[in-house]
Amino acid sequence: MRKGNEKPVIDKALEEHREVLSSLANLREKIKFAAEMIAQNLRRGGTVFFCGNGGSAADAQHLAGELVGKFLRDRPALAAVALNTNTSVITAVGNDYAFERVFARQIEALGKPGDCLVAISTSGTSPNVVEAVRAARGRGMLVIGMTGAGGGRLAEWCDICLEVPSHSTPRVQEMHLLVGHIICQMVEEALC
Ligand SMILES: O=C(CO)[C@@H](O)[C@H](O)[C@H](O)[C@H](O)COP(=O)(O)O
Ligand SMILES: [Zn+2]
Repeated sequence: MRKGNEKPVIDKALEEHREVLSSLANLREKIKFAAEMIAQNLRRGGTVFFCGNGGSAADAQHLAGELVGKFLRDRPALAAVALNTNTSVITAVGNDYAFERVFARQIEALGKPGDCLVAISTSGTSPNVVEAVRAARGRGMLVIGMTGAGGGRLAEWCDICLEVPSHSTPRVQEMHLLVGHIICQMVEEALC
């Protein structure tokens, strides 16, 4: 690595991160609404499903873990499932049907009216995430999208779309985790 290149990359990333972070307060009302909706669904016995690809798959399983385990408080377990964690299901459905179906098929198997899907995609256009959202809507589930600027195709299908105003995948992912943590804290406080 050339030393001369190191600083601009770091500085640029930090600057972009700060810039996107400072605009996140504009999502305050939508975040609050999403947390209230999730808390209401869980209170009524629903399950929160999460899905995403790559870094968003990591976010999905991270956030499901916060709800099943605990975020900050010791309290009863909350019903949450990340749809990107079962490799046997994903490889079987991907191989026998299509990769676009890997999350939708699980929604068809497990989703019920009154459940919630949190669909995470920085572009908002990943076909397997879009298919999951369509399947969830078809089953009367509440759908919350977490996307980048514009919301892509997810924006058309979600009940609430939390759009981070950036086209940079890593910067959007960094904000998704922050927004997800805020939602987990609000849900935990509302229910316990
Ligand atoms: O983590 C990163 C990039 O920061 C990648 O793994 C990234 O998540 C993948 O390219 C995903 O396939 C992107 O999908 P999406 O966010 O557009 O739905
Ligand atoms: Zn990443």
